[in-house]
Amino acid sequence: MTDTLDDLDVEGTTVGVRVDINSPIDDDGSLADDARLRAHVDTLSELLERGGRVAVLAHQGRPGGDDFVSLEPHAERLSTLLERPVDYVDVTYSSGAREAVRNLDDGDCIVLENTRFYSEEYMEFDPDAAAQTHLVEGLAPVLDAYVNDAFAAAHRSQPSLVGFPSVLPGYAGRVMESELDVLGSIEETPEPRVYVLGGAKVSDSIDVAWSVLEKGLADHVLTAGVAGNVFLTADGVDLGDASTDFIYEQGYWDEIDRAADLLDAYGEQVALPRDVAVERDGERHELGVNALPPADSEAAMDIGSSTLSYYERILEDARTVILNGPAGVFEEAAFENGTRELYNAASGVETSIVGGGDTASALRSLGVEGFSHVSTGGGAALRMLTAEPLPAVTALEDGPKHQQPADD
Ligand SMILES: Nc1ncnc2c1ncn2[C@@H]1O[C@H](COP(=O)(O)OP(=O)(O)OP(=O)(O)O)[C@@H](O)[C@H]1O
Ligand SMILES: O=C(O)[C@H](O)COP(=O)(O)O
Repeated sequence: MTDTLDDLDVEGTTVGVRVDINSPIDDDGSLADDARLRAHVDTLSELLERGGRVAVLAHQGRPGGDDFVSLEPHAERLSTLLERPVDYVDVTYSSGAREAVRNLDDGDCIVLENTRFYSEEYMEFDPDAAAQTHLVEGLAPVLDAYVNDAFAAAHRSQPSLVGFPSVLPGYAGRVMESELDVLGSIEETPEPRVYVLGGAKVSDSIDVAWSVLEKGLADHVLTAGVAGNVFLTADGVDLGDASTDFIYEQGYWDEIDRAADLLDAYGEQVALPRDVAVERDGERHELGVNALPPADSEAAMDIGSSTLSYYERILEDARTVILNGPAGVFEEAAFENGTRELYNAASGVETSIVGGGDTASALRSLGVEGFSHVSTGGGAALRMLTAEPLPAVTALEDGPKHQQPADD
């Protein structure tokens, strides 16, 4: 178990707080959604109210992407959310960054620049090597403690996630604590346990399916979204050119063989869509799998109503449901039905846990509520749902193994 903010004597302490405020960015560079910033308000407010001196560390986007931007808009928004000035510092570990951190008073907060503006932060290291990166050697000398609240990035072993806890006392923030509480005890949730795997990250979904079936964690796996299409193809269903080409284009051709192997091994526990929705004459049109393939241009964009009834029956007997990824192209009104109705059915299950950033935003836009837990994490939640350790959490648990680098 990791230490939490309850174990940290905060007053007068300079704390580096790693958060995950990686957010969608509008064309003009502003934040398109602040949900991930709001998630960290409790941790940051608590540290500031308890007299901490807070330096926020975070990444935004990936090098080369349109959303690979500075954290200035994030600092501005945090200032509004925390109802206090939050200064943005345009460097992360240089002498200027150290100076800004040294100048903090009790209750002050700054946001340091996007950690991924430095190439090391986009590489994976073991904690010992991460402790010797420029970021950690440059910034750790002016910090007294490290708080990791970035659950959504905890599946990465990047320096800001695994390096600091190797040289400083580390603590889980409130978001991290609550995510670990819920997702770290999947084995203890009541059975029957059903996993619903949709969305577009097919290899991840198949990894999860293999893992939870092998470990005996899942009574049933329900497939939907692009993952459902890949499983149908693996089962010998011809989805037509549009869906098949899409699977090719996304590089998921090998996944069809993996899905076929999974069906051979665990076919009775894996449920496949019984019908799909395509666009015909500008409208939603449902086709049973026996009526496939559709016309060449018609792609399977959602699960149909027979699939919904079939999956709802399985969910009626479930006591735990774990969901990741939408059931269809929920962004288009004609294809939101599968996601809305499937998630509505799932929200009535005794324990209902949702992971995935796109999934969380789908639920917000479709107005579906009532889950036991909606995770802030996509990849990190998926990894935890397979009961696999997260490198950033392991680094926190292991504690410091190296001396804190000296201040100059
Ligand atoms: N049948 C389908 N055909 C094409 N795209 C689909 C289909 N079903 C779902 N999608 C797409 O899948 C995308 C979401 O999948 P993704 O796996 O990224 O979700 P997520 O796990 O919740 O997100 P993340 O892991 O990024 O936080 C949506 O943009 C949706 O349009
Ligand atoms: O959005 C996420 O899933 C996290 O912020 C991690 O981002 P990454 O996939 O670019 O490492």
